[in-house]
Amino acid sequence: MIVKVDGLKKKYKKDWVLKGIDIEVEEPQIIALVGPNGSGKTTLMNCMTNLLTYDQGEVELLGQKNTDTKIFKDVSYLQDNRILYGTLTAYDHLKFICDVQGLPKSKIEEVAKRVGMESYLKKRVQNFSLGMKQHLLLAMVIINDPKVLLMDEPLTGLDPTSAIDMRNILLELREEGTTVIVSSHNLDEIDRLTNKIYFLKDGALLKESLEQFATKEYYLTVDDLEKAKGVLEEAAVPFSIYNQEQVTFEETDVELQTVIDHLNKQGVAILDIENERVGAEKRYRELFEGDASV
Ligand SMILES: Nc1ncnc2c1ncn2[C@@H]1O[C@H](COP(=O)(O)OP(=O)(O)OP(=O)(O)O)[C@@H](O)[C@H]1O
Repeated sequence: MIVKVDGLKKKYKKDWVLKGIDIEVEEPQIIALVGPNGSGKTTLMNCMTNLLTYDQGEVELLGQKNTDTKIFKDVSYLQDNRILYGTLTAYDHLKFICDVQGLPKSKIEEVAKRVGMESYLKKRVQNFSLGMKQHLLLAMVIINDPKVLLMDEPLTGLDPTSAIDMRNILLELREEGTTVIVSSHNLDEIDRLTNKIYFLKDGALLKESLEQFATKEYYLTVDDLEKAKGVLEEAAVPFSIYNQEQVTFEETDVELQTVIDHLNKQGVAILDIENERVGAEKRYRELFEGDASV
């Protein structure tokens, strides 16, 4: 098992902020952690990497308990940029990791090139923009070719080009067999990275995570929209109308063929059928609608 989180609970003083988290990852993949501010994403990653103690439960990474520091040769964690030292250069940060982990210095130039930060490798971090710091953080976590990579808000401060580069690097890492667990509020970017999403709400993973998310949504153009509405209402088919033009429904709610049969039987002609994957933003709105923090 690459990642196993079993019944993880964490409280600050009397407040439970993680209320029994279970995660199992068996195959290398990208998993997104999505939830409103304060839902517990950072706390979860800090507990998983054993930076924070927790009250109950167990975490195994690459088959070993997360208390075994040896695993961190193969497990990296991208945190926020407060871990950087302003008076040191990017090179110094990367050299430090090479020294601690016994990696050859040639890795520094290699990773700087991969991340696109060769031009400021020897500059002090205190003069870096937010995006430059983010590039350095990325370089620091991939220099050891990790098998598991946790990333807390890696897109912060990245311009569109850098965000695309970041995405491509993550997709390459997945191809190379790295499991990436990434938290982000950028749902468009999440959609481009993965359809495996854990939704976190008030310290608990929602059961809607993962399976139901990987569904398709159909959009049917018909010759008589009013008649189609009547037919589907009559047949108790769950559907809605998109843009006052199309009948739309999710494949988990009703099969396409069932809808076609109902409409055809009543003489409604179907002119076009489109489908698309249900996006993270739509699912997020459904799950968190009414929450003050959305
Ligand atoms: N050191 C701390 N002491 C007390 N409470 C804390 C501490 N750190 C976090 N919390 C609380 O734990 C809960 C989860 O916070 P956490 O930072 O994990 O959420 P998050 O999902 O990462 O939020 P965001 O999207 O804003 O980064 C929040 O209610 C927060 O106020």
